[in-house]
Amino acid sequence: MTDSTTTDYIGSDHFLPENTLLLNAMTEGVYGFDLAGNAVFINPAAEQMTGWKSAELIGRNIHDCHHHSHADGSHYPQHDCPIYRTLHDAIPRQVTDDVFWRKDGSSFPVYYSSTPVYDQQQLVGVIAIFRDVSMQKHTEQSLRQALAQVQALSERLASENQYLLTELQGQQGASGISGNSQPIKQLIQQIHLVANTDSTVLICGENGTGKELVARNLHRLSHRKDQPMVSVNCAAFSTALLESELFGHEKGAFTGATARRKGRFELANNGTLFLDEIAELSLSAQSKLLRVIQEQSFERVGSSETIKVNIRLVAATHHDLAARVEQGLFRMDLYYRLNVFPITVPPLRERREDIPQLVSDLVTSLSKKLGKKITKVSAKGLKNLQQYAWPGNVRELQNLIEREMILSQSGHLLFNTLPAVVAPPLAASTLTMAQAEAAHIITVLNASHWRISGPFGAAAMLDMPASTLRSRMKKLAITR
Ligand SMILES: Nc1ncnc2c1ncn2[C@@H]1O[C@H](COP(=O)(O)OP(=O)(O)OP(=O)(O)O)[C@@H](O)[C@H]1O
Repeated sequence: MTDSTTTDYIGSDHFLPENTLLLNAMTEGVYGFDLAGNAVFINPAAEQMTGWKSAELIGRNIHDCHHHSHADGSHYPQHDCPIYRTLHDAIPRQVTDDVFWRKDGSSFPVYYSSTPVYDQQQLVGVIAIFRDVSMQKHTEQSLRQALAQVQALSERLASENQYLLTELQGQQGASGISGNSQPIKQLIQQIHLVANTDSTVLICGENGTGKELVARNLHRLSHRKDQPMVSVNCAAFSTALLESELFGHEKGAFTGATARRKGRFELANNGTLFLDEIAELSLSAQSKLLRVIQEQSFERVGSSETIKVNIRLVAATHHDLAARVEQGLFRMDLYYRLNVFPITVPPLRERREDIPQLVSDLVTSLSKKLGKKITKVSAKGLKNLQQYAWPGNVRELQNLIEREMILSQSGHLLFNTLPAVVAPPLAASTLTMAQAEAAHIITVLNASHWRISGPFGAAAMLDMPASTLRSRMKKLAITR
């Protein structure tokens, strides 16, 4: 290093002579330029940072030495150089994203300023003060990487947390399968038979019969019980969204994909994936699902990287899937892959003898939720419940009990206001889908005295928003 006390860094008849000691003591590099752009002063810190000795540069145009190209290697013409621009317009400048080049050909990132120097109000040159910011840049880079890791981690935790919460809520809600009828005994036997295998299970049954409850029990009784059970309602997403929901996506895979996201197949790894409303899958999603089932691998949307997973698949539908295969709406090969072990959950009207126990169990769990004590259910009320057709199955029963409990002042449940309709089971096989849907909606509308919204309305009974029910009624031309 140059000895600042012995070296004369100043061209004899230039500016700055009085401040040499101060400038030499600075830890920032300092260059002085005359109006022609030639170096007139270089302090020891600058020498140390660039490797250029003062004696080699004084009197020379040093843009070509320390500033000859940009960091990306592109040419850096002198007229673009902020220091030289200051020489011409006397405007001070600060630069935070540039590099200086060392004598050995290497470069380092700098922050620098170029400031005009006046002698008796006459512009005589420019002083450039620069700092090697390699350390700061390195720290910034590490911080950026750490931040990206934290973001990825927090994103992962957020999505995993969401599934864990769903899982927890599901476990709290799954108080077991109530009932002692022959169909329920058979159902429980089937669950026990297949739960601890990795076989795919297809659960069929009308809405509200307890298909999801069966799926939760399959998971709970399996060796995967300590891993997540991840549920997807295939009817809740558009085709494009469903694929990214199932398989995940890379950042930028489509508009709005601002970050990489894991799909539910990945989140369910080593656990159970429950695909509810499987009949609603588009044909394209069906093909992809078939491949995952066959190979237990898939790619995220927008990625070519193959991800291997180990999942147990449970699917459910309230449709007749075989009929949908015949109609060309569902792939036959996928149907057979899913239908390895079919379980049919019986409708409530086919097991009316379970109603007393269901009422008792549902009252017990709802008492906790509503903070209400029920001491008696009238025998007449129970009989009414057993005579009703239950188009909405156990869910409808649950909703009815909840309403009755909210209304009850005495702690007794009378079920006198039960819909008078004692509908015969719908012969669904002779109806089209639209007819069956219309018939079901009309049954529930009758039961709710054609009230649509509110706690006693048909929408609540059908477990759907009132606006959705109104638009379905319009579509199906249902009027009173
Ligand atoms: N046998 C049963 N014992 C106790 N509760 C039941 C039984 N069957 C269903 N339930 C309850 O009824 C409600 C509806 O059940 P679930 O959501 O499993 O039906 P689902 O067939 O999956 O309905 P959907 O086809 O509309 O998705 C849930 O709260 C569930 O806990």
